Amino acid sequence: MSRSPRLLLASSSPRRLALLRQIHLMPAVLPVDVDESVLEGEAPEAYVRRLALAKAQAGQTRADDAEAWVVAADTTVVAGGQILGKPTSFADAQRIWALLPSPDHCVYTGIAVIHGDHIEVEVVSTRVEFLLIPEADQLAYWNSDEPKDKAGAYAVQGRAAQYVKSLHGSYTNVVGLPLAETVALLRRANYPLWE
Ligand SMILES: Cc1cn([C@H]2C[C@H](O)[C@@H](COP(=O)(O)OP(=O)(O)OP(=O)(O)O)O2)c(=O)[nH]c1=O
Repeated sequence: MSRSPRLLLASSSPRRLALLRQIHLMPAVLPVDVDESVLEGEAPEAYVRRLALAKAQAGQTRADDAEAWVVAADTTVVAGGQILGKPTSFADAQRIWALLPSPDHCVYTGIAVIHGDHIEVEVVSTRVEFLLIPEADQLAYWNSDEPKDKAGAYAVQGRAAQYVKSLHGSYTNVVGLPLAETVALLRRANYPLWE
């Protein structure tokens, strides 16, 4: 299938690319690197919005095509009042897993679409009821590598599906790119979706 016209995904996440490909959008991919530190007192919505925009802007700056539609996103997990990023070690993952079923947590994704000076940004949240990962499973799950590069130290699309009791909202949001909202932003930015 040929590449979608002038669509650029500013991300190194294979999940985001796979989600766009699922709906037959075939972006060029440009990994970007932005500082993901949380600002003092920053709310989760503000945090993912800021990072999604920063990633899209970094993508636009580095793009060969100044007329490209640039898509970027940032996903974070919030539990027990804390913004939980990616785990830095097994012990850190265990700390995060203990917070996930309290009795639920929220996954937030900021999405940004930029085309020229047209900017669209939105935040989507999904509530997830998550079980305590049995202690006997924890090391094996860590060693599967699935939790290591994921916000909240789990991937709903992989082995962790067995710990997800219910999910309220967008499933693709939890995986890293809420598709209905992303397409809505592309539409608002006049992206030629069916070309
Ligand atoms: C909660 C959860 C997160 N994730 C992933 C989505 C994101 O890729 C990652 C959160 O990290 P992000 O910083 O949002 O994204 P990234 O570093 O993977 O990629 P980039 O910044 O280059 O776009 O966690 C899952 O794949 N499944 C899940 O169930």
